[in-house]
Amino acid sequence: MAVFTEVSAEQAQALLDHLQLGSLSSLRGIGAGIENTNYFVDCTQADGHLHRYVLTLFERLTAEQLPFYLRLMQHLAQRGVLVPSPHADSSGEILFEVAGKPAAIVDRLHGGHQMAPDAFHCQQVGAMLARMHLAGKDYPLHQPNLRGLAWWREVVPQLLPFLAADQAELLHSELAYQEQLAASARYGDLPTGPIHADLFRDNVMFEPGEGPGRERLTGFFDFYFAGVDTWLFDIAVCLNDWCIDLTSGRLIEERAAVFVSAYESVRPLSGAEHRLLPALLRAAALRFWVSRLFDLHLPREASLLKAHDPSHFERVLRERIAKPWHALHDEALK
Ligand SMILES: Nc1ncnc2c1ncn2[C@@H]1O[C@H](COP(=O)(O)OP(=O)(O)OP(=O)(O)O)[C@@H](O)[C@H]1O
Ligand SMILES: N[C@@H](CCO)C(=O)O
Repeated sequence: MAVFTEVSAEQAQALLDHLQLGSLSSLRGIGAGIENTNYFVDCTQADGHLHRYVLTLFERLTAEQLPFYLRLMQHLAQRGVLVPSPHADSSGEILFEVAGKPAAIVDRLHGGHQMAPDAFHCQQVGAMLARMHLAGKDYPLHQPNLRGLAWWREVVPQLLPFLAADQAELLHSELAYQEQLAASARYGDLPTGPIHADLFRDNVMFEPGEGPGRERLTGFFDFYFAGVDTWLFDIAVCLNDWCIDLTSGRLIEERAAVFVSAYESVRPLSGAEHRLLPALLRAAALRFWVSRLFDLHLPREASLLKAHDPSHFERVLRERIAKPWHALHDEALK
């Protein structure tokens, strides 16, 4: 179970008192998650209603790094994007200390993950992603995507010795391709802003809606890989997780088209974005192939991570290279 740091009822109540969130009625450690300690916290407030929160103790990120993520969630929630908002004390502080760890309390989203999404799920995620990008435009804090090109450049040479010759060749050549892409004028034209950068199916919640098969999106969470990067990279990360055949890594084009057109119903893609989508789908596959290889072969000291299977993203990358996918027909790209 992923409770790395025990929190007592007294410690939880002390934070609730400080935030005037009411009296603790239940505190339960959350088993899922491999980065942080999370607890479900239910409280009864003066109005007699039960309110549900998530208390997170940050095991890896420091108090210096956390404001970028927590203020981003607050900024987006204030603009109507469905993300859990961190609770502030009377002086506006949102980062606290519990059991010696940096900690925050955020709203608990309703519902659960949808690990077998259909077009309707993708449509909702696509539209909310575009709203999130637009809402982040005036976010004042800045941090680069810490799992972007600079990081791949640093770790790829360390990974090569662990790989078979054909894998090493692919990793090496794809990094060279992405270096060239990042230096191109067209890439420089891509719009950028704060992105989630890890919006996989297990970082989104849905709750049952009206009628069968009509689950409603309740929010995005786990912003702890967020950073400033191209909006197109965020779209590509999503397409590579929400719109694929999980066995082969093949893109399910109909579902991907629904995702992109829902996104475009809120923010139409520029010409440069349309043209570079296939290249960014490769970048997004490379990103998770590299991070999974890194977690498998070079685990950090005192790391809490359990490595996911890297070969999945190797397959996805090979697929995206072999079958570039555009959301538009070739004619429209000319
Ligand atoms: N705001 C929230 N609302 C509802 N449930 C949440 C919320 N935050 C976390 N959870 C639940 O806690 C579980 C673990 O959270 P999360 O995935 O953020 O763990 P983590 O260890 O921080 O990160 P990782 O995904 O890298 O393992 C989630 O799967 C989800 O069920
Ligand atoms: N989404 C990542 C895990 C880190 O959040 C992966 O599947 O490799």
